Amino acid sequence: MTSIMTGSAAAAGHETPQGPAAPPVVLEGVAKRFRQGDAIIEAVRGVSLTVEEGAFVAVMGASGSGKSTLLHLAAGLTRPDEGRVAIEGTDLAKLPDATLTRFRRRRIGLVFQAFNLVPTLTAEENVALPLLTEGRDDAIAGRVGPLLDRLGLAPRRRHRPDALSGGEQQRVAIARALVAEPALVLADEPTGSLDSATGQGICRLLRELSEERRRAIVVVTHEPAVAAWADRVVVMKDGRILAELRAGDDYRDAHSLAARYQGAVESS
Ligand SMILES: Nc1ncnc2c1ncn2[C@@H]1O[C@H](COP(=O)(O)OP(=O)(O)OP(=O)(O)O)[C@@H](O)[C@H]1O
Repeated sequence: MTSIMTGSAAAAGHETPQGPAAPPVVLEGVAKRFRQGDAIIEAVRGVSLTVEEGAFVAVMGASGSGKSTLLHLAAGLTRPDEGRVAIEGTDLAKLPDATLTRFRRRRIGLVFQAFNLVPTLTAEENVALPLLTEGRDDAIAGRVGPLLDRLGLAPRRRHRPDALSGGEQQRVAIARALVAEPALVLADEPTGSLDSATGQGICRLLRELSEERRRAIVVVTHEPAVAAWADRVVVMKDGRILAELRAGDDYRDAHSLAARYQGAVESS
């Protein structure tokens, strides 16, 4: 866990030939409402959040506080009623639906609690799928094998999901999320279906990937033991950001994070 204390949240100063790179995701005053019968639910209310390259951010909060909705807004799976979502400087509102879908496939990797692998395909076929969908067959040989190696899945590459453990299935899902080399990986309760030791292995892997590959990673979780791997923890309540906690200053491990999180929620 030492890397949490030393890990830098923001990769400031990354330059492209055009100048400083825009952050992987910027949310500005984003709001989302849902109708439930006669009631209007304000799931997310005026949230602003920037996640820099290489940052590992966790989103915590009680059930119904708006965490998944926030993640879906960042992924462009849901369009906001107010505010702006920009991925690497591209305003998602300016993209028509079909363009947004293609953009998402290229720039955003998604990981879910339920893995969502295709049951009839092998591990390597599942990982190759985003490249096939994009007509990037040329990239499959160079990317899928090395990624499976890196994630410790090489011996399992020809197995279908039902022959893999939960942790292996989630590693396949993470490989699939990374294969297009996205700017941003969004994970909704990625350890929710796993035992705690396997879940910690997945967290360690996400942490390493954020450091090695400079991906921005946002993880929604209920578990302090998962969030403690992050550089920053965003605490949500009733659709708003209640507090932001920083590794090293506000917490050093799952226990101190849980105490700080509880304190933030109780004092609100
Ligand atoms: N598609 C939808 N239609 C109607 N209401 C919705 C929809 N999606 C979310 N909501 C409502 O918006 C609020 C926020 O939901 P959201 O799923 O974002 O919360 P959450 O913090 O992720 O909860 P959990 O931890 O239980 O997954 C809840 O009141 C939920 O019932």
